[in-house]
Amino acid sequence: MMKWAKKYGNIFTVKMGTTTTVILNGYEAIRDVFQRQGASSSGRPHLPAFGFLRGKGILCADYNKAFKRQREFIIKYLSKLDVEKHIEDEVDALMQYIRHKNGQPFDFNSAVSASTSNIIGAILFGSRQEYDDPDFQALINAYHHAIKLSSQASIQNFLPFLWFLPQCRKLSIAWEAFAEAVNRILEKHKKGYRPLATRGLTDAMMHQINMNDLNEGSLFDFDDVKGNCQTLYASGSERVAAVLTWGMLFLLSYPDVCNKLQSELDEVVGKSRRPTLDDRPNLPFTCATLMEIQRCNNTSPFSVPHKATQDIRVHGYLIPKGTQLMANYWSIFMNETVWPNPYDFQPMRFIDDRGNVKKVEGFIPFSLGKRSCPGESLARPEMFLILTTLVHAFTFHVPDGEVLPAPVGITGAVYMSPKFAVCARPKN
Ligand code: HEM
Repeated sequence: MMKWAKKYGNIFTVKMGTTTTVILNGYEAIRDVFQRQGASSSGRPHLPAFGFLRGKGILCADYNKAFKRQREFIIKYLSKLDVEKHIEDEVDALMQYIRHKNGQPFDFNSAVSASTSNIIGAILFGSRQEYDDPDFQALINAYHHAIKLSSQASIQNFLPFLWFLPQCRKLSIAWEAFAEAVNRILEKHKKGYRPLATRGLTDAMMHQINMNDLNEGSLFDFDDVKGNCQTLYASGSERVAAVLTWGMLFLLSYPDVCNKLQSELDEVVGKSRRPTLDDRPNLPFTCATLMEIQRCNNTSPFSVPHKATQDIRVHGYLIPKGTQLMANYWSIFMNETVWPNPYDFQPMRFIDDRGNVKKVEGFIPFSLGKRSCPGESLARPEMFLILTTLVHAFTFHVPDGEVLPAPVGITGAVYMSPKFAVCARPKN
């Protein structure tokens, strides 16, 4: 796609199977379509890869009143939440898990993704799940299995008939198993529902349905709640875990960056307490490192496909109503004019001459416009608190006799880092 952008310009059309898609490259094209013409570019085409959602919830919703209501509701709920408390509880459990490893190797991605799954799980259902709860285990296993198989899947959004091939059916079965596992937890949860108590976002959405029924008629129903639980669980757990796993791979590969990060944390936070969100303004190098981790291995190289709900005129082109649109975020983060030597990991790119974090307009890992990530207000503190707490408390190293894999990821629903094990020693 990057080569095509050089050859054909920042807006070009690709015919993939039976689908015609306009690919947007570079910050200006993505901003001018997704943000400046957001009301015309935020529809959602039918996506076979998300068949398990049965067209329900915000991910599948076209750009309409029900979508806007659900998005607004989720964003408002997350913004009012004490996310720091939710995250801290889970980070405690993660620290304990790592301490119990006693210096023995463990799979960093699995450990972190159990935590991020539990954070979003607790937000949805009001309490964390025990790691040995069979329903929770089934959920995590089904989810990981589906993500693993999804590297073969994106093409099937464009060639729907491939769903009948055996490997594609396997993926479909894996997502169905994941959806079933979420539904089992949801059905159990629903039995304890009380109209006057809010145990989590799921209850809040159910209150909303009841209130709408009384007033103006529901814009969304219980199947949307199901779809949203599946979507939020899936987006909320693995994306953050993927960024943090890439982060650990980079810190192990660039020990000088890791040492500088630890020194800044030691100096600002000290040894008697843990990092908190309030420390962020005093930790410019740490914040820059997190930004560089996201730039260097953007876990969402492409947007979820959008659909033009009106004709769109942009940069001299006419994109007809109904056309599928996709943003190529990779084209922003690997643009060598903006980021010289873009494949090098250099947190100092995000630090200005006065030592402060640089504001870079085109740095949009959560996208922009009406379909930008609704989980941003959770993802940012999660990444900050998990990474800083771990690096502040432990020294990580590669197990003896092992070498780190090259930073080449696996493209699927999320751009995942290659697998690697780490050992951790308490720092103090
Ligand atoms: C580092 C973590 C994350 C990154 C980098 C990220 C990035 C993104 C991006 C790029 C999109 C696509 C925007 C588009 O198509 O225009 C997206 C969509 C979405 N994200 Fe995130 N995300 C992250 C974490 C989360 C979390 C924690 C949640 C849930 C709490 C979440 C929920 C969603 C949902 C529901 C959508 C679909 C929105 C829609 O269809 O309108 N994400 N995210």
